[in-house]
Formats: sequence, structure tokens, C-alpha cells
Amino acid sequence: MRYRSTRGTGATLDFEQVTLAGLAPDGGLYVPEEWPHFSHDAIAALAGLSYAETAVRVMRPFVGDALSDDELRALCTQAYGRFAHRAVTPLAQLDERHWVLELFHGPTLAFKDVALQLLGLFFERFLSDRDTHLTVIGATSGDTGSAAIDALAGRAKVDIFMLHPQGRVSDVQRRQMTTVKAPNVHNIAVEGTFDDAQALVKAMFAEPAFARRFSLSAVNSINWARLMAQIVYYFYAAVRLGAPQRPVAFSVPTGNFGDVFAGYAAAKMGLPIARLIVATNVNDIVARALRDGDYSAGEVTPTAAPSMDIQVSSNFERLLFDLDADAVPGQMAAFANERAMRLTARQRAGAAALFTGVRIDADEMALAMRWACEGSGQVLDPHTSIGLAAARATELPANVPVVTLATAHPGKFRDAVERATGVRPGLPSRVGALFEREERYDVLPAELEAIKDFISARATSARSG
Ligand SMILES: Cc1ncc(COP(=O)(O)O)c(C=O)c1O
Ligand SMILES: N[C@@H](CCOP(=O)(O)O)C(=O)O
Repeated sequence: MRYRSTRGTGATLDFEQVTLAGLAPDGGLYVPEEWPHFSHDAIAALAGLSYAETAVRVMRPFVGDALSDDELRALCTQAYGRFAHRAVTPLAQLDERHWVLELFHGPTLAFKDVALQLLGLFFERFLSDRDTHLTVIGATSGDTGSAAIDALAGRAKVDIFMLHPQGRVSDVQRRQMTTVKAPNVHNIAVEGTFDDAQALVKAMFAEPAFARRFSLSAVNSINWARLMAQIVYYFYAAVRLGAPQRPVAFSVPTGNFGDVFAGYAAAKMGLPIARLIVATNVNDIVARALRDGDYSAGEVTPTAAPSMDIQVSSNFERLLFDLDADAVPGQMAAFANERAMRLTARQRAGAAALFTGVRIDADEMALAMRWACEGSGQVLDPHTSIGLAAARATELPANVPVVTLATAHPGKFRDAVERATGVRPGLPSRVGALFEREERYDVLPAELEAIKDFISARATSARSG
């Protein structure tokens, strides 16, 4: 399998190269040259397999010869061995139609662990026979940061610099990042929004000399390996609910469009997905784009679901490329200049065939959280509740089960959950004594030169190179 950039320039890469590269030098995102196809029988054969074995089968065509079957299996077994639930991503039923897929049983309590535990091992494996020290840069609205830091802390040959928007992540999220003491971990609180942090990360990749000097790599969902690992749980859940015989719908709390794009990839690979519900909070750029073709970024509004407080949704570019590739370079240039662009007719029609965008406000989120809590005793976090509210608002054929992706543990957002339900969720013991540990982070302005200077002064590759 080879990967090409959504901006259409530059060389194609293999899986190992694409994993280490992160973002393409032309500013695009890497996508596979073609989608592997799973037949009805190949999907049926996934029934009863463990999560790790399902992961091996689903990811195999994307990995190519970068890893042998045995190597891939060993890495998946190691990554998913750290999850607190034997099913890794178990399903819980809310009523006859609604299910939640619990993606928060990893070490840092959010769906990010599913991919990042594996990505940390891929980095280690691919760097083992290279004379390279990687500088991983990332932007987080709260969950990617802690998951990436957990996956990379203390690893040889990798430094991680993680940018979060100052004051806009929950106290648990911040402490999960800032109380990690490993010397290769560097936390930066940026005076701005997540979008500012993400733009700074992309700007560093766009400077070839800087990117080369520090061997930059990415842990955000701009890195293809992240999305590849997220495709697995769509197969795992759908097969448990009757696929390939029965189609399943998914409702996905959405910000950067990575998780729901992984669902789109699963559908392209042959999984019978009846609908992908793209659930946003009031930061609804993607819901608007799907509804009206208008992809225009407004100001970010802080909400009780801070991980989705995003207006520039990186992975939407991958969808636009898959639906009408020729239009993408012009659209992205327009967006860079005006923070606005329009979808083509082909993109709108192609997206409408599978996606429904739904914007959920604070009251609707709280209502859904209470419905789950009172009806089935399930305490959901604000992001998952947005997904559930959108799922309940979407009409589907009677025999189609709807799976809402439970993207975070409610304990990460205790105050918001308590406000809506009166229940204050606890934190699982695996996160440790977060509130007793000392925090360590630097506050920097959202300015490229300030961030580059900070990285230049601390990256190991600067000392050795
Ligand atoms: C808890 C939670 N839910 C949902 C999302 C949105 O996922 P995506 O950015 O892949 O659309 C995020 C952030 O990525 C998150 O941390
Ligand atoms: N919600 C995310 C934002 C970054 O998303 P990613 O999936 O692109 O890493 C976060 O928690 O940081």
C-alpha cells in the first residue's frame, strides 16, 4: 500500500514512511492510494475474534510489508493488553435501538488511547534501526495530549512537544499531561484556542528546513496511522451487532473529523454502515458544511465538551479529496486566505449519501445525558452525550441499530456531568493520584517564532544535530 498527499504533489510513501512523516510537505494529509475491500465472507470471519486479532486483520492491508504478521500481532497484543476491559472497546445497550461503544478503557480514559498506544509502539519499532531522533509536535484540546504523552513518555529517540489552549481543557485533562515527569515530555499552554495550536503545528511542518532539522512527526489524526487504528472498532462493533448481514449506524461526536473519517474508511472497505451521524456542539463548521456546503470557520465558543471546541476540522480535507480530489488544492487555498470555502456539487452529493450532520446545543446535550442516566443508569461524558442526542434526533430504518461512540470517560468532565445529572463520576484508579502531583508546563503566546524557539532550545535532535 502506498500513500499520497491530498494536495496532489510530492512522492508517494509506504506505511513506515507515512507513519514517521505525519503531515505531507505540501501541507496535505496522506491518504491510501486505494481502499482495500473486505468481502462479505471476510467480514463474517471477524466474528468471535479478540480485539487485537480483529485489529491485525483490518489493518493488515494498510501496513503492507512494513511489518510481518507476527510483528503486527505482537504490537497489537501489547497495545491492547494495557486496556482495563477484556473486550478493549465493549458495547453497552441503552434501549432496543441505541448502543454506546465504550472507547475509554485505555490508560488516559479517551478514545485516543486506542490508536496512540499502538502508534507509540510503531514509532519505537520503526526508529529502532534508524539513526533518527524524532521530534513529535502535537496540538490538543485535551485528550490527544494525555494519550500521546502516555504512549511516548520515556521512549528513547522521541521528544514530544504538546500544545494545549491555556484554560480551555478540563482540570483532569490538563493534569494528565502536565504531571508526567519524563524528560522527553514538554507541555506548552498556548495563549489561544485549539485552532491556534493546530495552525502552529501545521506551520512548523510547512517549514522544510525546520521540519528536516528536527525530524518532525505528528500524533494528531493528521497522521494516517492514527486513523487506520480507529477503523478497527467500527468493524469490531458492527460485527458484534450482526454485520455483515445487518447494517449498523454510528453517531460520532466530532471535532477534527478524524474519528468519523475512520468510519467512512470502514464503509469504503465494505462494512455495511447505514449512516454516519456527525454530531457537533455549537462549534458546528462540519455540520454546516454537510448541510449547506458552507465550510466557513467562525470564532470558537467554549462549551462543556471542550475537546470538540474546534472550527478548523483537519480531516474534512481527506473526505473532500476522496469525493472530488481535483477541487481540494483550490479549496484549501481559499480556506487559508478567507477561512471559508464551498463544497463542490460532487462533494455534497457524495457526503450526503452516507453522512448526516447534527448540531447539538448545551440543553440538548444535558437532556441526552439525563436520559441515559435515568433510563439505563449509564453515566456519559458531555462529548458522548452530544453523540447520543444526535443519534436520537436522526431518523433511520427500524431494523438499524445505532452505536454512539463513547469517546471519553465521564470522570474527565466531572463538573459538567454533575451539573447535568447530579451524579459526580469518580476517576478510575489507573490514572493515579493526579491531584497530588506537581504540574510542569510553560505558557507561550500563540506565535510561531516563540514556539519554534522553545522547541529549538529543548529538542534532543538540536543537541545531537
Ligand atoms: C472526547 C472527544 N470526543 C470527540 C472528539 C472529536 O473527535 P475528532 O476530532 O476525531 O472528530 C475528541 C477530540 O478529538 C475528543 O477528545
Ligand atoms: N479533541 C482532540 C483534538 C485533536 O484531535 P486529533 O484527533 O486530531 O488528535 C484532542 O483531544 O486533543
